[in-house]
Amino acid sequence: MEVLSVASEVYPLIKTGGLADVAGALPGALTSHSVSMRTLIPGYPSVMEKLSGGRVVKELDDLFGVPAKLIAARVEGLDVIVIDAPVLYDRPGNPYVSPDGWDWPDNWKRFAALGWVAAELAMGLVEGYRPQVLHCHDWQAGLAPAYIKFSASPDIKTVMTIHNIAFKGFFSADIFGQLRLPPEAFGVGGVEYYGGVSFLKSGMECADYVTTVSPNYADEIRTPQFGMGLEGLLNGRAETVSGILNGIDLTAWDPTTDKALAQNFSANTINLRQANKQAVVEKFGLDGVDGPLFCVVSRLTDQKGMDLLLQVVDGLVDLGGRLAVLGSGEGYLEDGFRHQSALHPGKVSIFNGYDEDLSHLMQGGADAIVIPSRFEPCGLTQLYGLRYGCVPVVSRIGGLADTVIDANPAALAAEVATGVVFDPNSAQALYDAIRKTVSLYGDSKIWKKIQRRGMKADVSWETSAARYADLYASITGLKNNDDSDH
Ligand SMILES: Nc1ncnc2c1ncn2[C@@H]1O[C@H](COP(=O)(O)OP(=O)(O)O[C@H]2O[C@H](CO)[C@@H](O)[C@H](O)[C@H]2O)[C@@H](O)[C@H]1O
Repeated sequence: MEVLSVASEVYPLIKTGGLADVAGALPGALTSHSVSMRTLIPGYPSVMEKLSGGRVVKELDDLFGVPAKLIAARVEGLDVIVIDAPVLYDRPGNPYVSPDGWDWPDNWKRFAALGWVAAELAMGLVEGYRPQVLHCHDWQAGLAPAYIKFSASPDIKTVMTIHNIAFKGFFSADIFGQLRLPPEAFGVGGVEYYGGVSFLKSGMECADYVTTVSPNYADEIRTPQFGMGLEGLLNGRAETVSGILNGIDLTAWDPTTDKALAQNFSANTINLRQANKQAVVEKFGLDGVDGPLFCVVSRLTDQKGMDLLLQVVDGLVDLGGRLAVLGSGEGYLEDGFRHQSALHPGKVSIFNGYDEDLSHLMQGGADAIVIPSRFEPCGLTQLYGLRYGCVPVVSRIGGLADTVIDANPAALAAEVATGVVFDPNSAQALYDAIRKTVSLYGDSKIWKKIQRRGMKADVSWETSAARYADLYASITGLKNNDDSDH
């Protein structure tokens, strides 16, 4: 089975968040299920830099008005097709915003081009290459299923995966005329959404199958609270919507070999983590290594509940905890953590930015990772936390609820607890969860058991890759030649 994955980021070529981790890990996880996956990705500067030895498989004179080359390459273990269109993608900043933080005004065109190339590839743009499934991720790839549906080859199968329903890729209706879609595509069965164009809605409407990244979130987004205006669409096609839980790349995230750690360790040598804790404490300018060290590795946004955490920082410090924050995002939250850090020198510290290696060190050294998200399609940092013995403290929503088992008396007695799970999603409940974590940490025997159990939890792609392979097989009617057990 040949699948073309379409994503705006893929680790390790370009990453701003969890989408990149998933798009980067899935192809490798699928190989043992007889699925060969290539990834179509825009040629941002960081992608072009890493590309070497690629082969131009197509030249386009007019990709939404600009010249482009499609380059096929094997890079960092991934088979990619890169859209080398400098006018669209050779820009500073991250894939979506300029260095001063504003969305690029032609984002609609940059990602319409991504979807259009994906659809054309599926329809035979490059001789000898004919994927059976287009697997589209998030709004940036959301037009591809519409290009297929309104084409001469509507039978090509498409899957749309929602990593974040809040980002709809919404643009004014004015752009429709330039999308290269027939007039009938501007309607309920196409790209139209509240009078404008939504790339995400387009994908969710036009794809043969819609997935999201955890079973619980798949249920939640059918309700008005989490569906954010798309619950009606999802309920209308409930038979073809499901949640497939994310896994993590066990090679990139392996505490026994991770080069970003000051000291490697395993579930059997958990005491060695202390050297990493020391390294985190030093990096963040915090006091000593006694007492629980909480960390945050996150976009600093409302979604992630960072405003709730700001409300309980005083309490966390009073309980004897310290807090190291790695992240960037909304200005008022960055300022808020800077302010807390000034109020609590040696106890609270923020590294405002993005640092992949530091994120690994924090997971390997902090005692607990706090994730008080308001909604969380899956969440990866709690999975990294589990694998690295950094106990997750999470709100009971989305994929967080699917992956962390609360250390309540019954779960502790049954020896299944892997973290602390709280609800409702309020500052008070978060404070109570932090207090509970501090108390659990105080009993080193119980704490180590929780850590060890987390480190042994199955956070691999194995089960979920099999589910994606089965999904591709069922929508195409092609047999999945997979002889593994699932
Ligand atoms: N400042 C920083 N420095 C270094 N690394 C940083 C960082 N800030 C974040 N990261 C890293 O970025 C990733 C974020 O993962 P999340 O699961 O939180 O995804 P995100 O919300 O971006 O994406 C969406 O997609 C993913 C994938 O499906 C879903 O899990 C999630 O729920 C959904 O919101 C992790 O690898 C984390 O370590």
